[in-house]
Formats: sequence, structure tokens, C-alpha cells
Amino acid sequence: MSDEDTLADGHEGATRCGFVALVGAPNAGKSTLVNALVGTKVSIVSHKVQTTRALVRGLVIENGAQIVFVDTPGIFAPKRRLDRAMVTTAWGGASDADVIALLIDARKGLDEDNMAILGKLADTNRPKILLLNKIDLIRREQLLALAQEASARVAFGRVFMISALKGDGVKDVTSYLADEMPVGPWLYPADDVSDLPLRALAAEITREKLFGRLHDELPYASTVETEKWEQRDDGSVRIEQTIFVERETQKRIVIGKGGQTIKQISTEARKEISEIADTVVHLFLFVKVRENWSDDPERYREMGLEFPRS
Ligand SMILES: Nc1nc2c(ncn2[C@@H]2O[C@H](COP(=O)(O)OP(=O)(O)OP(=O)(O)O)[C@@H](O)[C@H]2O)c(=O)[nH]1
Repeated sequence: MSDEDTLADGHEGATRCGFVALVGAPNAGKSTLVNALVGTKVSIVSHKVQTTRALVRGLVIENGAQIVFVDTPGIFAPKRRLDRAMVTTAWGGASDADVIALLIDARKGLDEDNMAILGKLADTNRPKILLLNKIDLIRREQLLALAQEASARVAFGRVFMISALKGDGVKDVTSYLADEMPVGPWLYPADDVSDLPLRALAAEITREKLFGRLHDELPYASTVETEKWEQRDDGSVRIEQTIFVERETQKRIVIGKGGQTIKQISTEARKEISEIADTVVHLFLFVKVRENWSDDPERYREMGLEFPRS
């Protein structure tokens, strides 16, 4: 056996690597699941895949396989242009994926959202698995009935019952998926994330804090971009980010009375970015109005989305 056959994590044999599209209605628990999947050998990235089709949410290395989890937004009846772009991208990502994993909030059962997703999945000939989530909140008999109902509509390769929150059953999902990944080289570095994904991730963290505080007051279209990432001699980094909103009134909301709101957002984001960048972070946030950007094709390309013509 040559050295090349021995992987960084000590596993022997050919490397495998593939994409898993996580599909699910809003609040099914996708983010929680990605967090649960993240172990020591994992980097969360959030940047454009080469094909600019979808967003990478998590990289998991298991048994010699690199599993690239691709996020799909949980919207299924899009009205606005940006939402339509997200949905097109989501299903684009799903149709390229090696496995599509449907995550269902087991308490919701086969409601309208889940029926719509099952309908779409039935038309896709990629391998599929079903993850019934939130089993900590529901009785076993109900779960079995739900698994049967869903399997009658779509041919799932496997059904897993998990609690993303508590971590129950998550390991089994990873092991199964590792075996399903096609043979091929890893697409991302085993350990670290490069500067670019980290910049994008930092922007996403700030966006999360922004919406955490202002979800009712801000349009979904507001974005955050990392403009500057300067390494200082003392090891710390100075990061400048711009929050783009569409109107002057929204800018005022983001800033808040006496700058209170943006200060809080900044403090929360800085803490989390520091943890991920593993260093002291000085974060500077700016708010800019960029009118009608959600009709600008260039912005869609920057986010890795296709621009819908209508
Ligand atoms: N009890 C319980 N709650 C869970 C579980 N998984 C997720 N949740 C909760 O469900 C809610 C939604 O979870 P998220 O991970 O944000 O869901 P999501 O699918 O990423 O949501 P979107 O970003 O809207 O698509 C959160 O309050 C989670 O804490 C679980 O296994 N058990």
C-alpha cells in the first residue's frame, strides 16, 4: 500500500467525496442538524460551490469520505424574485446531489409544505433518504405511521429517526451517507477553511444576528458583505462589513436609537466570529442603502444564485 492510500484521518483506501442536499420546510431543523453533524473534523463554510449552484453549509469527514452538505432554503411557494432564485437554486443543487436528504419536523406530519416537497422529490431520480426530526417531541407509533405514509409517496433508500437538537441518531446518518459517497478526491481542505469562506461565513454570522434582532422589521433581501479582513501583527483581525438595506428607513432601524441596535448586533457577531476565526476580532459594521438591488443580476451572481428572468 502506498502512502497515498492512507488518508489524513488514518483511514485506508480510496477517498470518497460527494454532495448531500438538505431539503426541508422552514423550521424543520436544517441548521440545527448541520450543527449537530459538525464534529472535530468539520469546517462550516458558506460560499459558492464551483458551479455556483448552491450554498455549502457543512463539511463532514467520516470513514474516509468527505460529505459536503448543501443547504437549500425552506421556501416552496415563492412570490418575490429573490425567493424564486433561491428555490431554483435549491432544486438545482438537489438535482446535482449524490443524495437528497429530506428533513421533516415529525410533529408537523405531511402538511402542505411537506406534501409539496414530497411531490417534487418523487420526480427526482437521485438517491433519497428521509430524516424524521424532533423525535424527542413525539410518540414512536406516530413516527412509524409517518415513515410509512411518506415512503408510500417517495422511494427512500433509508428512513432515519433523529433529534438534531439532542444529537440522537445523527451519527447513523453520517455513517450511512459516508458509504453512499462516490469515490473521488476531497474537494475541500481536510481541516482549515481558506480566507474566502471565512469571510463569507463571517458575513453570514452578522446576517444571522441582524435577523435575530430585526426579523419582523427588515426585508429578507438585506445582505451583509465582508469588505475588509486585515490580519494585524498581534494576531488579531480587523474586519469591516457592510449591511446593505433597500431604504433609508431600514437603515435607521438597523442603527437603532443612539446606535444601540447595531452595537448589540456587532457584539454578538464579533463573539461568534472570534470563536470561528480563533483569534481576537475587531468588527466594524457599516449600513448602506442600495436601492432595488434585488432586481440587479450582478448581486445574484455574487451570492451564487441564478437570476430568474421573471
Ligand atoms: N425539540 C427539538 N427541537 C428541534 C430539533 N431540531 C430543531 N429544533 C428546533 O426547531 C427550530 C427550528 O430549527 P432550525 O434548525 O432553525 O430550522 P431550519 O430548518 O434551519 O429553519 P430555516 O432556517 O427556517 O429553514 C429551532 O427552535 C430548533 O431548536 C429537535 O430535534 N428537537
